[in-house]
Amino acid sequence: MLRLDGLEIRQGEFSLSADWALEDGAVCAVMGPSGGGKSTLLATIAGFLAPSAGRVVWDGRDLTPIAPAGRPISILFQDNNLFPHLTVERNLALGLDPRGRLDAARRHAIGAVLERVGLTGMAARKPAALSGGQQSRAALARVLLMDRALVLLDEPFAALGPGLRAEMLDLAREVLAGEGRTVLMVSHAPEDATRIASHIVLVDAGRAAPPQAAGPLLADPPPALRAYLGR
Ligand SMILES: Nc1ncnc2c1ncn2[C@@H]1O[C@H](COP(=O)(O)OP(=O)(O)OP(=O)(O)O)[C@@H](O)[C@H]1O
Repeated sequence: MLRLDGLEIRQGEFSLSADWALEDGAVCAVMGPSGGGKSTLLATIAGFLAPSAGRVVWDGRDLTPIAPAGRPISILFQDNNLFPHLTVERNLALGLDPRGRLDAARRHAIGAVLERVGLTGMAARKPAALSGGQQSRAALARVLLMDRALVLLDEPFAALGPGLRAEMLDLAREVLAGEGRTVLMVSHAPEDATRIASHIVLVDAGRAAPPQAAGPLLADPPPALRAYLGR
């Protein structure tokens, strides 16, 4: 279980607090106005930013002193983070090993996740030879391969058109949450959250509010969320 224990984050004039837990297997949308601190919250959970107070705890273990690579977390950002000069297979191998070494077992594992995301037979291609949607699938395959319990998505599919984005969100939910991973997703598109989220964290006015069940919250949103949803 993810627990943010008295977390306080400062960046210059900006500050954000969070004190809550998120149940395992939740798909939690992080919503709120621009500049509210959604990306800052994810960066702190991931370990790229140190909090000024409090702790990030996973299954009772304090992650706060642990570097990003040592945390049970994988991250998918908008730009996909695929290396253009490497094949899909090599890009995925970097999710398994810092030097991207390949052996028969790794090739097999990579082939299996490529099949799960619908990229069978594309291991030898470089990212430029894939469509935007296929690049997103490859990046998602790497997250799957890393097999970390907590997945942070920061506008992962923002560059895709609405139809493709919806398809990718459904795939992400199926392959990530379907296996009991906990997912936290920042999106600027409320329809993304309404599509896949079980929970919502509202980040506004210096506070990341505790996760609430998405259905009831979206049916009767408080004023800050109502403004964000454009209702
Ligand atoms: N390095 C920094 N130094 C000082 N302030 C910063 C720094 N980085 C971000 N901020 C401020 O922190 C606040 C939160 O930014 P953040 O990017 O987390 O918001 P966000 O909710 O993700 O916004 P958006 O929806 O526009 O992406 C903003 O007011 C921003 O100006």
